[in-house]
Amino acid sequence: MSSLPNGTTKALTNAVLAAQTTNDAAGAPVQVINEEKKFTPDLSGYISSWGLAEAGFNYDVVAVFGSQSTGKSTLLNRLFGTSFDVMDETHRRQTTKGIWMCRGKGMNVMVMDVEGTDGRERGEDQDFERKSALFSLASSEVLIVNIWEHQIGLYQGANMGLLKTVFEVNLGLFGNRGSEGMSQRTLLLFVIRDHVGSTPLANLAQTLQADLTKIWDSLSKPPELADRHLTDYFDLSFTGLPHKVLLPEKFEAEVAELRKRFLHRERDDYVFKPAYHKRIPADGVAHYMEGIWEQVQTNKDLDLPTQQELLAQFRCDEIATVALEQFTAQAKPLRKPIESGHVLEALGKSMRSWKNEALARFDRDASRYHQGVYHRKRGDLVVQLHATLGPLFLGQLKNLHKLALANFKREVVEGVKGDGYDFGELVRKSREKNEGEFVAGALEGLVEGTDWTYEEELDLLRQEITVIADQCRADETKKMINHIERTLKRQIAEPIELALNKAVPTMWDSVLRVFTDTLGKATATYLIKAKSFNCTEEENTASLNILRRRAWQALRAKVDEQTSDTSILAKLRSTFEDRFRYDENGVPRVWKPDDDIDAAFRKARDQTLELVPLYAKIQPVDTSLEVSLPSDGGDELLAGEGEFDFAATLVVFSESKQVDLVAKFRRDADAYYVEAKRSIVSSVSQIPMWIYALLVVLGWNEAVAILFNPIYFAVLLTTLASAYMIVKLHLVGPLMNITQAIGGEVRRQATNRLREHFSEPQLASPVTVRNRDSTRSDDTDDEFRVRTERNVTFAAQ
Ligand SMILES: Nc1nc2c(ncn2[C@@H]2O[C@H](COP(=O)(O)OP(=O)(O)OP(=O)(O)O)[C@@H](O)[C@H]2O)c(=O)[nH]1
Repeated sequence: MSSLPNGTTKALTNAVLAAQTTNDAAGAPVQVINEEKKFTPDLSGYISSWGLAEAGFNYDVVAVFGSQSTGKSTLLNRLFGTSFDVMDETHRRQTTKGIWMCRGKGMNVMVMDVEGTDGRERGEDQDFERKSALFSLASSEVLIVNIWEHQIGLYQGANMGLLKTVFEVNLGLFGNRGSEGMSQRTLLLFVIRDHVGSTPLANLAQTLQADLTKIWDSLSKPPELADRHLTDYFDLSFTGLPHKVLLPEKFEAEVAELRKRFLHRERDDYVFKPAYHKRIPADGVAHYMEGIWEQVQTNKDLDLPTQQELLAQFRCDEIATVALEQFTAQAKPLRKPIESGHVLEALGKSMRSWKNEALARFDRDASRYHQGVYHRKRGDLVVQLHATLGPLFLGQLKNLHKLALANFKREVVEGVKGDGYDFGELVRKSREKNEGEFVAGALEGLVEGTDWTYEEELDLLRQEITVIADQCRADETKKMINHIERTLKRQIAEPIELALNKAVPTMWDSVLRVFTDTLGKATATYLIKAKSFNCTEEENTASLNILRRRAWQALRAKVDEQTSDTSILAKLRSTFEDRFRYDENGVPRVWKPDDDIDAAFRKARDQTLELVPLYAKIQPVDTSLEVSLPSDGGDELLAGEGEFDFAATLVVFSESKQVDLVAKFRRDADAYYVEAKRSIVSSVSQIPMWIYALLVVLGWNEAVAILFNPIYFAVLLTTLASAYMIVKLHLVGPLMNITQAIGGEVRRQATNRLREHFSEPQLASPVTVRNRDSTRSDDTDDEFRVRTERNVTFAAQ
């Protein structure tokens, strides 16, 4: 048997790992401790390759002790199916160096072949005997002591030295651990080789036992352990094997029988009793043994509980790391979608399942170790798991918050698009739904055992929803006010127009009555709708003030429209006309020369001018109809509605505007006056009846001449016939038009010629009179009339 060169250990390990041993195969042996007393770094890999890493406590460790070349390796190979090197018969020299280990074939057993230290080379390295005994006792359940039959009874023999070492070491390891130490028993299985049979096994066992007691008693024990017996720590068992060379078949049969004691749990003499187990989980064996050897090597006191605790810490950390790695790999893919704002379905379920999986993995492997360490490390792992999951939960909360807020906003905005919605109800329902969804999502994301809460985020969400709801409500209120305002404008337009067209002293009363009634209805409409908005008193007051102001402004706009220069002048003209051109019965007047046009004109004009001050200010006769609104500065809530001075809005025309209107109207009235005068002149210029009589007298001769002259008479008849035809064919109208057009043109041409010839002044039309009068504002009415009369007379001539 040879040790592995250092450089090749890794390569070998890999090769061995690659060729994973099946459960039934023995696997390759490994030199755990080499000649240089170095512990192999590959043991863990070998244990894995033997398929024992996952065995937990379901494995056993057995070591063999004995003199060199006493057939230990041979025995182990037979018993466990291992492949330890066996000495070549022809050389007879030591083959096993250090400590080797191999897995038993078809059994979860780690078999240790320990270098024999007695005999020729015992003096060379007595130190190793003690160390290997310590190492084997700390890790094995069963020590097979291989002994030749002929050596029994030889108290001074090499075996006895070895056994003394074993007892001393055991006392050091377990002696001072009280009942716990005694419960940690080890089986010493003495295999008596080349048992001839002449001395019965029982006698041999008795002799051996006596020797062992003698050795035990000879140990220098601390006073507190003085009364301890060998059997307090060891179980002893004895078996004999026939000579391998002389009785090979019997030897093989006995070995096979002995093998059964290692295999069959149900047997009473089953070797691996639970009490012997060192309770080191299989996956920690390599590390544990390494720690033990390190302590042994450095000659430090080997404190097994500390070693087990250290092992537990190391392994629990390793197991936690593996569990955490797998857990992190599961959680990692979700980090990105959460960071990019997605709400993940069933995140809590996934997180809980990853956590449980990780803890289950940890528990499965780590719970076999020192319980105190295991629980502490489990706590640490849970903290780490929660720390990894925490950001996911917080991210999910944030995303749920964002989603709820966006949904709320969308639902409210869409809800108010339709008709017949109840804003308050809409907000309440949407708030309830989205807050509910947030809470459900948050609850789903909670992981047991954490101190995570979602209340803070929920409070924040509630606040933000309230802000949005307030904003929407403000928008809706504005919309509603605008709608009410439009309706109000429509409703007041016609009645106000009618009232303003009826220029009576109570005109403003009618206007303001309409206004007040309509505003009253609008206010009532607002208040009904505002109820569902959950508006505060303050908001309602502000909105109503806005509504009143807007209504007033609408009224004022209508008044302005109806009192624009054109409209007001039209109204004045129409009033004047009614009074001047129509009599009391509403019949148009035909002025006669005897009529007192001047007086009628003055009366109508003055009455009309009285309307200007009436229109100039919004002032009802009935003071109870007066409206009063706060001006700017009176109400802070109306800020942003533009400048407003209520008193100023009552004034329709300023003083100067009134003067201007009066002047304009006077000019129009003057034109009517001129027109009236002219109508008298035209009636005066009619031809008197006596002229017609004179014409008959003077034209009698010509008439007789025509009647009695056949040619003239024929012409007359033709003319009459033509006239008859024209009448019959309805051509009078068209003929008249043509004649008038020709006549008009001839007259125009003639007039122009005459004007040119005489350079006579032209008759002023009412329009030109008006234009010229615009430069004569300070002329008195009488002067103007005298001049106008002169013009009219001239025109008549
Ligand atoms: N007489 C006798 N010889 C045996 C028996 N078993 C094995 N041998 C022989 O003893 C020699 C030593 O065998 P090993 O199995 O190598 O002995 P070992 O104790 O492992 O030797 P080291 O590892 O060098 O200490 C071999 O030549 C075997 O053939 C036995 O039961 N009786």
